[in-house]
Amino acid sequence: MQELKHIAICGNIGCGKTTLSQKLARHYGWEALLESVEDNPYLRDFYGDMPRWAFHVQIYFLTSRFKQVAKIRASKKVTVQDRTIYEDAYIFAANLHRSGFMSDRDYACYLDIFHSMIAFVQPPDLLVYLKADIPKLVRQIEKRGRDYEYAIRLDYLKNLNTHYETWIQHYKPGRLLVIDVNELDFVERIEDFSFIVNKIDLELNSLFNV
Ligand SMILES: Nc1ncnc2c1ncn2[C@@H]1O[C@H](COP(=O)(O)OP(=O)(O)OP(=O)(O)O)[C@@H](O)[C@H]1O
Repeated sequence: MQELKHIAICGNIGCGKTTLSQKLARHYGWEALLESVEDNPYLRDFYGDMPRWAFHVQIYFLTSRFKQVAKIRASKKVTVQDRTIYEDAYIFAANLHRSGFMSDRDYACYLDIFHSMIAFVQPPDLLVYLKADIPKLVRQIEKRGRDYEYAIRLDYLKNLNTHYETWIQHYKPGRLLVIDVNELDFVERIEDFSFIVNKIDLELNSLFNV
């Protein structure tokens, strides 16, 4: 039987990946590998002017996520990762290009780098997709109150959700668990967190020695 090493939580901005990753890490005794927004040198500028900073921010995210994957594989602990390298390329970069915020030549260059990297990337043992509709995402983005995220437009979130739906439908690299979080509050309601844990347990028990 396969040994569990890498769980990844994916989903649109504000769906709750970071919080869930932390809670799962605490519950299972896993290591949580989170996305650090404070250290990101481009994010604030990117939200202020997407066409100007799209390529820079994507290169930054791609590199940092590639380093994360290497770290996960080298670690002896089970790691829960907050967002995957696939989302950078298939959701964010693809959406910026489609929306006209990233030029054809920048996107071609980005994809070239991504495809060179992806040959060295192993997929997570289990990918958990937190599916959320726009009103839920907006509420959670407002609740956490990062000033630069006020610039996020509804159509940006909607387009990202459309990319997520397509990507998830065709996701093949590994095991996938989809959880609709629209009606869940896994921070305030212990039964909602247990509901998620039960679903993950079912996947893990059938797949791994845990
Ligand atoms: N490849 C990317 N391109 C553009 N923006 C990105 C990319 N990856 C992450 N981001 C942005 O970086 C920030 C990351 O914040 P955070 O780690 O809190 O995750 P989140 O996606 O916002 O949400 P949550 O943890 O609530 O699910 C968000 O504003 C997110 O949109």
